[in-house]
Amino acid sequence: MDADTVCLTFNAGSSTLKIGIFDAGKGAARPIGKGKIDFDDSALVLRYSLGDDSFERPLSGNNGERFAEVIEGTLDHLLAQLPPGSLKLASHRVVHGGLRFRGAAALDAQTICEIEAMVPLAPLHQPQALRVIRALQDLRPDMLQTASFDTAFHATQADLVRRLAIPRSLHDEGVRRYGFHGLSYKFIAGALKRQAPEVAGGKVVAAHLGSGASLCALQGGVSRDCSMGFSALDGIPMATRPGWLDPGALLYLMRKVARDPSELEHFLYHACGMLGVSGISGDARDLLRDEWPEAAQAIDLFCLRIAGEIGRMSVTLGGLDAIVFTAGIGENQPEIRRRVAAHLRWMGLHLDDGRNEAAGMTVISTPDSRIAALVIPTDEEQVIADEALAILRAG
Ligand SMILES: Nc1ncnc2c1ncn2[C@@H]1O[C@H](COP(=O)(O)OP(=O)(O)O)[C@@H](O)[C@H]1O
Ligand SMILES: CC(=O)OP(=O)(O)O
Ligand SMILES: [Mg+2]
Repeated sequence: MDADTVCLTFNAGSSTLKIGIFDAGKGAARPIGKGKIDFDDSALVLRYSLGDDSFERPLSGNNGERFAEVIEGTLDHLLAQLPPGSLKLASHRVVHGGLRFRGAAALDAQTICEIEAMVPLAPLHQPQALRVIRALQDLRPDMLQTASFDTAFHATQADLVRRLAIPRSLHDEGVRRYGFHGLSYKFIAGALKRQAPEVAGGKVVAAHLGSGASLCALQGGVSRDCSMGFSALDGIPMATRPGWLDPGALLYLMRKVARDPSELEHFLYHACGMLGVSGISGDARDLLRDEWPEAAQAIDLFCLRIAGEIGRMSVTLGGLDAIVFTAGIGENQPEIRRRVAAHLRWMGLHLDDGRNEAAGMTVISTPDSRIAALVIPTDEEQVIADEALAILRAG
């Protein structure tokens, strides 16, 4: 490993911390390794690869009050494999940038404070990122840290699309649709330009289907709409989140089910979605394997609602040229792609079954399909590293 400028990226989810290791010396940020800590594991382990080598290192600490120890151990392990003095930059995925951040930002006391103020807008995601930022700040006070925001890519949406039908004063104070998974959609917009230029300039719906899931309407690579609006609970059903709910159902839940707002919050983030509908699992892999009708129904609901959102987004775009599937489910589950596409046959979307089933295909629609369907693996880490490097070099 001969990199003299290394950038680490941190993508803090509710139960995992994904780490990217990039050579940021010359030209574009180049991935040289990646790692992951899974907080659902009974004993914490840092699993990472660097170049051709793979490592598994036990970690002390926990996902609670001893979180700083986890970061300290992680940094110690990584630094042991990197050239001395090469770590120059740590960059973070921060889910909510609110009205304040329309692009990536260097982190200092002021920006961290502003990110902290948005915790109520993304209670599941924002605190995790902040904990990593703070722990690194304590360990490496002089190192540049940057934040890349999920919401920033959606700043191009029209005012009308961003409005909820509530009094204007609330919109003005920030109760509006923001959109999420923007780092993933920024990557997809760039990948489309490289891999499918004939599609990239058109009207495209990208479907980021992971454990959190959303769709984004893109026109010429620019965000025009997103299925997630004010919060990461909105839009389509997810592994454990419901997607849009009738606000009347929320009122009912507040009165009859939850004892207080934090219990309702926990219920909405962790007990709904495909887990809630199936009563079995939130993981689409488990549900596709399972024979219970509840499992099949959860998948059917997921697919129907994805197709419904694609219909809504076609209205925002005034047409539809292509659909892009991405993230864990979108990239790896042909059965889900098949079922979503089946709902859209009437619009002129026809999958090539062979291409859909085969691994590694980009175009999975038939040549005469009016709407093209593509699979493009996303890479949020690359976008975080690229944005961080731009800040470092602007210095
Ligand atoms: N190799 C795979 N094969 C099939 N399904 C997968 C695979 N990897 C991930 N998935 C699906 O993707 C989901 C997680 O997506 P991912 O994008 O990794 O999630 P996260 O939102 O945690 O970043 C899992 O619940 C699983 O259903
Ligand atoms: C915004 C969001 O839902 O993110 P994730 O998919 O990482 O949970
Ligand atoms: Mg994700």
